[in-house]
Amino acid sequence: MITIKDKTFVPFLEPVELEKRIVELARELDKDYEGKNPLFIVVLKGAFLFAAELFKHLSTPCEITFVRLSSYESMGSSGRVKQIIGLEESVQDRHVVIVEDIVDTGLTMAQLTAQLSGQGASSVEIATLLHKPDALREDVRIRYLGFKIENRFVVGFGLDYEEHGRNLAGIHVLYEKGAE
Ligand SMILES: O=P(O)(O)OC[C@H]1O[C@H](OP(=O)(O)OP(=O)(O)O)[C@H](O)[C@@H]1O
Ligand SMILES: Nc1nc2[nH]cnc2c(=O)[nH]1
Repeated sequence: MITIKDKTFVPFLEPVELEKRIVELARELDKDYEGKNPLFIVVLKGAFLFAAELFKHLSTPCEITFVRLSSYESMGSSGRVKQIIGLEESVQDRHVVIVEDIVDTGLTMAQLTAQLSGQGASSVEIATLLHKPDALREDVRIRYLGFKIENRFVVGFGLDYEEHGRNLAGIHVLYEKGAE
């Protein structure tokens, strides 16, 4: 068990499990994007470690860029997506892959995919480490998925609880009595 601020978390996905699945995703992406010079858009802050691990194992020639979006406050969705750092590159006629740490309500991905398609991308796909199907409120299609998880709050491997816990090597889930 670990404590972050006023909350207790328990181990949920170990670093070796994460790495194994991320290597598989990199292989799938290599196969699908060969010769397409894809543009990967990493959604900060949460996706920084997933992206780093993914790109270490990806060999297809590609470009990598970053946006910073924020929708979650403490342990819940604010219902709004704030763009803190926008996209500098043109996506016109590009094959785009969004790299995200988690799809929860789907609000962030629904807005970003609509924006990129509207800007003339040839294709827009989502690669996310985690997804909570029971929390989804938007129509979001995920092409590359690490793990489907229950609708419980998680931290670690990039994900935070009030800006803490992003540096944990594995994913931890909020400890709720009776939920284990
Ligand atoms: O599917 P949704 O309900 O939109 O939630 C998913 C978003 O929430 C998290 O970002 P957050 O707003 O916490 O910002 P951060 O990545 O900087 O921590 C996560 O990184 C996703 O971008
Ligand atoms: N840290 C964290 N951020 C999120 N953003 C959307 N869902 C989550 C979650 O379960 N944990």
